[in-house]
Amino acid sequence: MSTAPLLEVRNVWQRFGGLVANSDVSLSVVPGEIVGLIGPNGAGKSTLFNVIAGLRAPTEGSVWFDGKDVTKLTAPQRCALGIGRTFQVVKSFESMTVADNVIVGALVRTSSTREARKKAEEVLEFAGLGHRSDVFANELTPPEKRRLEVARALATEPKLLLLDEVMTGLTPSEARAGVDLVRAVRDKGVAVLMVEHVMEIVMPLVDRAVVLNLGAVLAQGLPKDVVRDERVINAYLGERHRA
Ligand SMILES: Nc1ncnc2c1ncn2[C@@H]1O[C@H](COP(=O)(O)OP(=O)(O)OP(=O)(O)O)[C@@H](O)[C@H]1O
Repeated sequence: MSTAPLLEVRNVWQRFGGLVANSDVSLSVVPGEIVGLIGPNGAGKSTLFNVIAGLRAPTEGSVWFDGKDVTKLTAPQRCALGIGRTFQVVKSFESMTVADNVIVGALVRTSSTREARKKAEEVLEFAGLGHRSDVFANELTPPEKRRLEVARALATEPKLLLLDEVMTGLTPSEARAGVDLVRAVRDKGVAVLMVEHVMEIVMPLVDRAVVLNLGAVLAQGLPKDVVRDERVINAYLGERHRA
């Protein structure tokens, strides 16, 4: 497996007036890797995700994907190159069937509705929603909706999947099923960058963790090292994790 980075965030700054949401952030993801982006509320995780996905241009710095500078590309252009991301299932999609939601994603790769439908069936099966294809998205349970978000992103055939708090609000057993799905995604050869708050879920799952605090990278490395880092304990994890 190649170790050349798939994604490289280079010295990204994002300022909103006087507020610095991302401060000289650099990180990378190599093919096949699961990387966790963690940190306290307001640390700048969502802002960085938006910069990576192309929803917001950084004030300074660059984003490289698959060896190309994609900083000036739009979100759809980045999606076409292979950056997939989850979105909440928004109202207009709720009145569509589960299959049609995923077909929207698949149409990024093909103009044939028949092919898009076939792809959607395959991805829904993979995501454990094959039996729910024909129901309306608003009839899904909250964990099923999360799976639908993942399925729609996978239908775009990403090389890198950005997961934004897909485990939040799940019961422990639902979260365990979510973890299995993320591992299965990686086993298909898709790299994953995930924002997640629940340390018990994220740390056993990821290969590396990057900790943001006050907009800057506070620490990054193997989960076992990150959880022992005094700065990470003080800024984010708290005393409960010291043991
Ligand atoms: N569009 C915006 N305009 C002004 N300030 C913003 C904007 N978006 C984010 N911010 C600010 O930037 C900082 C970082 O926010 P961000 O949402 O990226 O943090 P986060 O780590 O994702 O937090 P959370 O875990 O609560 O989602 C916060 O202080 C936030 O208020």
